[in-house]
Order: sequence, then structure tokens, then C-alpha cells
Amino acid sequence: STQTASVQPDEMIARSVPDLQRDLAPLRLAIDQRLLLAQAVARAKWNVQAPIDDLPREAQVIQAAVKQGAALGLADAWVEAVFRAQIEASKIVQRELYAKWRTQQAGKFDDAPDLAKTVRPELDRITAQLLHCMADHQAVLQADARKADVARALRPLEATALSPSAVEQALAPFVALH
Ligand SMILES: C=C(O[C@@H]1C=C(C(=O)O)C=C[C@H]1O)C(=O)O
Repeated sequence: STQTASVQPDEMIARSVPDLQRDLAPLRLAIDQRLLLAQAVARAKWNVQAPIDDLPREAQVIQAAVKQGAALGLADAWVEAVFRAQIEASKIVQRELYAKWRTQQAGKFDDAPDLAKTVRPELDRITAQLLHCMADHQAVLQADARKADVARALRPLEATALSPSAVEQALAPFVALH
């Protein structure tokens, strides 16, 4: 799709910090939920000793997000950067859990959900939510002058208790200057 440049209404960019906090809460929750779901992904894989990385699935996630994002007027490159970061963040959580479980010589989990039937459809729902949040608040999310406020509005995440480095990875595309 084409880059939607700075045709953004000033009043949206000029949002007060409390308004921004409220506006971006759904985005914060979507990012958080996606990261928290990485625990379920890791448990499902651990039970069958599957590798964490699934590159064909990643390509599918990105392709679907770019397509849905384009329909909402979002630039391909922005969508791709955001979802690459979410995927990397998810894999950080998964790798950290795998490392811990190896050390503990953990056995199979009784409560692992089905990756294909349960967890990935949930991830796909979060993808749609994330894209709608990005579209709803595109102006402020892309305003370099609001980066610090956006960064604050996207914290704290529950997933910080799980992995601070995964959280930093997930937020990076929203915090970095354009
Ligand atoms: C979350 C998963 O693990 C990894 C991360 C992915 C993602 O964040 O969408 C996709 C594929 C895997 O490389 C998964 O396998 O579904």
C-alpha cells in the first residue's frame, strides 16, 4: 500500500497525556496479551519438543497483517516492522521459558493448549485488534514529537514480569523515531 504521510489532524496529534493513555490502552492490552500468550505457545511446543521458530507461520502472520493493514490504510513497512517486533518478542519469551524448563528438566504440561486449534486463532484475533488500534491512532503513533508520551502510554505491561527484554522488543517500533 502507499505511505499515508502527514495528512493527520492536529487535534489527534495534540491529544493530552491522559487522553493518550486512554486512547492507547487497547493497543497496550493487545501487545501485552500477545506476549502473555507466548507462554501457552511455549507449553504447547514443549510438550512435543517442537522448535520455537516456525518461519512459514511467521511469513503467514506478516502477510496477513500487511494485507489487513493495507485495507485499513496502514503502510506495509510500518505493519511489517510492528509484527516482526511482536514475533521476535514472542520468541524471546518462549526461549527464556525453554531455557528455564531445560534447567528444571521439566516434564510435559497437563494444561498445554492446542497450538493450531486454540492459540494461533487467538493470536490472529489479537493481530486484527492491534491493526485496528494502529489505524485508529495512526496520527499520534507516527508523530515523532509524541514518541515519549506514546512510550509512557504503552506501559506498564503485565508481560514485564515475564520478560523485560521481550517487552522492550515489542514496544521498540512504537518508540523509535521515524
Ligand atoms: C508464536 C509462535 O512462535 C513463533 C512466533 C510467531 C508469532 O509470534 O506469530 C510465529 C511463529 C513462531 O516462529 C507460533 O509458533 O505460533
